[in-house]
Amino acid sequence: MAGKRDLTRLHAERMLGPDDLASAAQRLMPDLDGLPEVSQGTAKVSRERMSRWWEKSGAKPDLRKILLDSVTDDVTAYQGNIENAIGFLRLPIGIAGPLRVNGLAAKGDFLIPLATTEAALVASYHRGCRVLTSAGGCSTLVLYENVNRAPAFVFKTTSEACQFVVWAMSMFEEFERIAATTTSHGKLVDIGCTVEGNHVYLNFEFTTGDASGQNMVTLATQAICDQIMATAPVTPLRFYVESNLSGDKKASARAYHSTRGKKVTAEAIIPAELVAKLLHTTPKAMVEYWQMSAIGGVLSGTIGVHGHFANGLAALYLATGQDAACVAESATGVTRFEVTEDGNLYATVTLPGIMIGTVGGGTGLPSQKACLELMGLAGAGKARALSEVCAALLLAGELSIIAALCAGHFSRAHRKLARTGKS
Ligand SMILES: CC(C)(COP(=O)([O-])OP(=O)([O-])OC[C@H]1O[C@@H](n2cnc3c(N)ncnc32)[C@H](O)[C@@H]1OP(=O)([O-])[O-])[C@@H](O)C(=O)NCCC(=O)NCCSC(=O)C[C@@](C)(O)CC(=O)[O-]
Ligand SMILES: NC(=O)C1=CN([C@@H]2O[C@H](COP(=O)(O)OP(=O)(O)OC[C@H]3O[C@@H](n4cnc5c(N)ncnc54)[C@H](OP(=O)(O)O)[C@@H]3O)[C@@H](O)[C@H]2O)C=CC1
Repeated sequence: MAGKRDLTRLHAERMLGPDDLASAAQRLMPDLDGLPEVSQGTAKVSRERMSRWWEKSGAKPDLRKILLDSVTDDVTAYQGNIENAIGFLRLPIGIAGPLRVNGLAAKGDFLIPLATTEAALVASYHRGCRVLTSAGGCSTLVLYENVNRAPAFVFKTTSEACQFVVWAMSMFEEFERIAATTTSHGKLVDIGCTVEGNHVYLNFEFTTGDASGQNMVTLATQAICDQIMATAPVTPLRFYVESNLSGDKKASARAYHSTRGKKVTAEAIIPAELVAKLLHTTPKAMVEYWQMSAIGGVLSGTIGVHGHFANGLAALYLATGQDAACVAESATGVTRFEVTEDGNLYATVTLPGIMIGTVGGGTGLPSQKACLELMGLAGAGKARALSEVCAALLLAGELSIIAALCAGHFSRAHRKLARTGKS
């Protein structure tokens, strides 16, 4: 019987052909002579610079037309969001809703733009929105918010590390003051620490106003660290402004059991008649599927238990100018379905930390801002409402996908919507 290594070799041979194996490494090297030099090396975005790249590139004019010329935006609006800019990617936006949200911050019926290339996704969220709205809406609540940065400091000994911690923990007001010199909307609200041998990880927690805040907390933490290096009674040998302990853009147990961004929950009670009419199933069947899928999630080791938070998050993040990489940390949490005493469906989602904002980052770019405006959630004072609408949307998605799976409609929907009109 072939061992694992033999199989890997066989697989490689099948991919490349045995004769190609010897030259594989060479063939994988790109032909650098043919590539245009990226001499821009700049964050400046102008049509002239972008054109210059295309002229030098020798790429087909058709490509330039698609990626640059057909976009009529004022390209300087993108400065501060991209380097070595050469063009724009277009994604289709679908609309889900109206979704009725009876939240603490979000109140009303919301139209939700979703950017995706996955067929059936918008249809599914739209159906879930229809169910929730027909049921009178869903309740939502931001339970907690903070964004952390976790710098790390290296000492000669654990004893020095501990002396440093005692000092650092007494410096909160000073650190708060320094942070405030870098941002008027961000505020340091807590410090934590973890000692591992002669290493100290500090955890600075901030509120970030209506910005999702990753950049804000980095700049504030850098200023605090600079001050620490200049004034600490035990000077660290070295430090790093982020130690990988914050959980930034990583799925982690930490993201699940603490909050980075906004902890938000949504719940609704759906009458059994609506479940039958719009979801073609029953509360009991949905709870049975949910129970089985919860164990499936546990068996596969997912962080949390849910169906497809990443789908709604990614599509909403792309449409509204959030950092799409934050789906990695934001898509954890719990979905729970129960049958109520009177036979209806109780459904809830809780997300421990979604990174989301209505100012800063990509939220002010032309099409992203337009999507936020479509929701009535652009700009200052709207971040909590957007988080609540996001949780409500994810609840809608859970209702729809779980209904499709337990009614046996899941594959049919994807066959119908993904293959129609394709050769
Ligand atoms: C596709 C549906 C919605 C059909 O659902 P349906 O109930 O058969 O459709 P219907 O014709 O009875 O209509 C009911 C309502 O659904 C909506 N609806 C219905 N069709 C459309 C459409 N074409 N476009 C827009 N909205 C649609 C619409 O609101 C409509 O009400 P109406 O407005 O007509 O009164 C349903 O079967 C469904 O939701 N399926 C689940 C699909 C899904 O959630 N896919 C997620 C992506 S899968 C993935 O990413 C991987 C994952 C997550 O599966 C991995 C994993 O779980 O491990
Ligand atoms: N640097 C990093 O470590 C990382 C950066 N990122 C990127 O960072 C960006 C997100 O960071 P973020 O800090 O949100 O964005 P920004 O860096 O754009 O900061 C937000 C800006 O908005 C201003 N502002 C105006 N009104 C408000 C308000 N009502 N509430 C909050 N701020 C307000 C802030 O002013 P002021 O601060 O003066 O109060 C600040 O200048 C994304 O582009 C993301 O991709 C992502 C991961 C890591």
